[in-house]
Amino acid sequence: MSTTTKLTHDATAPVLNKAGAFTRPASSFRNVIEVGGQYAPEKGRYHLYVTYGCPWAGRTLIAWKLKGLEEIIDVTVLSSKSHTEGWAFKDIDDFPLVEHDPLFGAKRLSEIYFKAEPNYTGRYTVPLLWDKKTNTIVNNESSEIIRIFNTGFNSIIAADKAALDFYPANLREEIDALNEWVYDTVNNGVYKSGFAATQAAYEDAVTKLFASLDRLEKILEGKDYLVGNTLTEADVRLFTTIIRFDASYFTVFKCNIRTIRDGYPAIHSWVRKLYWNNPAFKDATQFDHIKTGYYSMPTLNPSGIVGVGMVPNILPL
Ligand SMILES: N[C@@H](CCC(=O)N[C@@H](CS)C(=O)NCC(=O)O)C(=O)O
Repeated sequence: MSTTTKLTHDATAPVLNKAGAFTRPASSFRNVIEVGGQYAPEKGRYHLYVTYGCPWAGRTLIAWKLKGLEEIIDVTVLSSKSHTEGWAFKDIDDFPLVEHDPLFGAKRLSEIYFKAEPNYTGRYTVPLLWDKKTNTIVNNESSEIIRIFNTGFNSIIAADKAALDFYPANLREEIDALNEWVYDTVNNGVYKSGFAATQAAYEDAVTKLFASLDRLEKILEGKDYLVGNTLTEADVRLFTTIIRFDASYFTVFKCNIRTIRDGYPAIHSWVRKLYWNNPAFKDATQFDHIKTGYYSMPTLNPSGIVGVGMVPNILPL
C-alpha cells in the first residue's frame, strides 16, 4: 500500500468544533531524552524535521542553536507551503532552503509518521524529533522538545552551553503561569482568529488576543525579557508568534486591530532586540517562508498570492 492511500485527512483543513472555533489536536509522541532513559543523549542519534514557516518548529530551532546542539542533532527543512497531503520535501516542492529527506528519501513528512506508526491517524505536524536508533518519533510537541534541548544533552555538550538554563527552577512558576495564557490567547490565539469559521468565534479570539498583547506590552515596558530579567523559554515561545505577526497574522489571520510595529512599542523593541542581537533568533526566522506558508493556506487565501508587506519585514533597532 502506498503511503498516499493511508492519508486520513486533508492537511490544509483546520480542525473546527461545532461553534466554528479552531481546536488544536494534542500531539501524539511525548517521550523525553535523558541519561539512563530509553532515549539517551547521543551525538548523531536524533534528527529534527522543521519548516521555517511554523512558529512551533521555530521554537525548536531557536532552542537548538541557543544550546549549541548543531553538531549533536541534524536538522532537515521542509517546504512551508501548504499541500493537501502535508509538508513536502524538496523532490515535491523546491522552494529555497528546502531539503531532501536524508534518512529515508521520503517525499512528504507523512511518510515519516507512518514509519513510526503504520496506522497513524493524527496530523502530520512539524516539529518532529526522530530517533535513528529505535526508528521512531521521540516527540512532536514543541513545548516539550525545547525542554529536551534545554537539559537532555547537557552531559555531552560544552560546559558553557550546558550551563545555560532557559527554564531555571527559581523562575518556573512565573514562566509556567505566563506560558499558559500566552499559549491559549496569543500563540494559539492567532490561529483561533485565523481559522474561525463564524464571526462570533473570530471576534472572541481576536479580542482575547489583543487583550493579551496589551498585557504583554505592560510586562515588557522598560524590560528586555519577559521573566526575571533573563532570557527564558517564555521569550522563545512568544518570539516566534510576534515575529510573524505583522508579516502574516495581521493580514492572513485577520489579527488586524493593530500591528506590533505601530501599536506596541515595548513588544516591538523586545522582538527587534532578540532578532538583531541574537543569531539563534535571526537564523530561525525566514520571512519568505513565513509569508509563503500562511498565504498558501487555501482555506484562507485560495489564489495563493503572497502579500509583499510589511516593508521592511522587520525594522532596524
Ligand atoms: N502542538 C504542536 C503543534 C505543531 C503544529 O501544529 N504545527 C503545524 C505547522 S505550524 C503543522 O504541522 N500543521 C499541520 C497539520 O496540522 O496538518 C507543537 O507545538 O509542536
